[in-house]
Amino acid sequence: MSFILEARDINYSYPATDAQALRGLNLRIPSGKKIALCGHNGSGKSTFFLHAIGIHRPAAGGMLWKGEPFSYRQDDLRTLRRQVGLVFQDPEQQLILSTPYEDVSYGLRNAGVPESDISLRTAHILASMQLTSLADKPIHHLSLGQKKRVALAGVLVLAPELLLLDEPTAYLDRASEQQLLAELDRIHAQGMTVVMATHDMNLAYAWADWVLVMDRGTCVMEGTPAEVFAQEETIVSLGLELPLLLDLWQAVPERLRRDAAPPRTAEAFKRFLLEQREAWEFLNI
Ligand SMILES: Nc1ncnc2c1ncn2[C@@H]1O[C@H](COP(=O)(O)OP(=O)(O)OP(=O)(O)O)[C@@H](O)[C@H]1O
Repeated sequence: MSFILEARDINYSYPATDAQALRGLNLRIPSGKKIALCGHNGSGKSTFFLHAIGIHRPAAGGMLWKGEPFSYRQDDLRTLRRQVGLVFQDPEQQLILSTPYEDVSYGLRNAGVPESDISLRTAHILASMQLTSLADKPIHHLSLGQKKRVALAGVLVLAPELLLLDEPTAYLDRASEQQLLAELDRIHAQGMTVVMATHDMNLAYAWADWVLVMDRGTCVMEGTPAEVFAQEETIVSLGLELPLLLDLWQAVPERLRRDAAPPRTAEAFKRFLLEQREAWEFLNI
């Protein structure tokens, strides 16, 4: 497995407080995967993201991009921020111009893209995010879900190799969440590594193919969703919940589960139950 980004032994405290936000953080982002970064409130996920784009600089330890230590020179940071895109949890922190079209094209202009390409690339990304009809609306008239899509479009238009999303599904309704996940799958299929910080263990279990868990400024678990969520006691002791599907799966008698892999989606679970009519009886449905 190769790693696109790594944090090695990082310590970091915010200037305003004495408390350490990151303490000896070792965290590796495997290339080409869909990664869920889990951890309770205050475990350091956003602080790690801010290190990943060089906004925060570690007090000790170092960040590596494809095995090379970060350089914090202005032009190297500009290059890094074209390769690593961060979508903030709150779109208000990200959107600075007054319409989606202006905001998305601003990033391209800033990155020195020729003016002739800007309108084409902006129109293309707005269309792929289903934002064309909103392109010239005032941003402050958009819903939160729409603003989140504009913020994502503004990052995607720069075609980063690594996409970091801080709680992208928070406050989205089910349809908007599904639309976002479909978009992320499409982007991932084109070769982008995608990391999503989330509190939603059901989503982490169903969506990710790699899971990282942070606790009090360190990374305490890494592995496939099956490996990580099999450690039920540790998950619960870290203040996280077991994915509902796994919880239900464990309620199915052992003799019915036999060697079957735990289902990742409700559909897969339903299929399994239909194949095992006895289980329906057990669940008394
Ligand atoms: N701007 C800041 N100033 C001072 N302390 C901060 C600041 N931002 C975060 N912290 C502290 O750093 C620690 C890590 O916070 P961080 O936001 O990185 O956690 P998180 O895992 O992203 O949390 P959440 O799930 O709530 O978004 C917390 O103790 C938090 O109080």
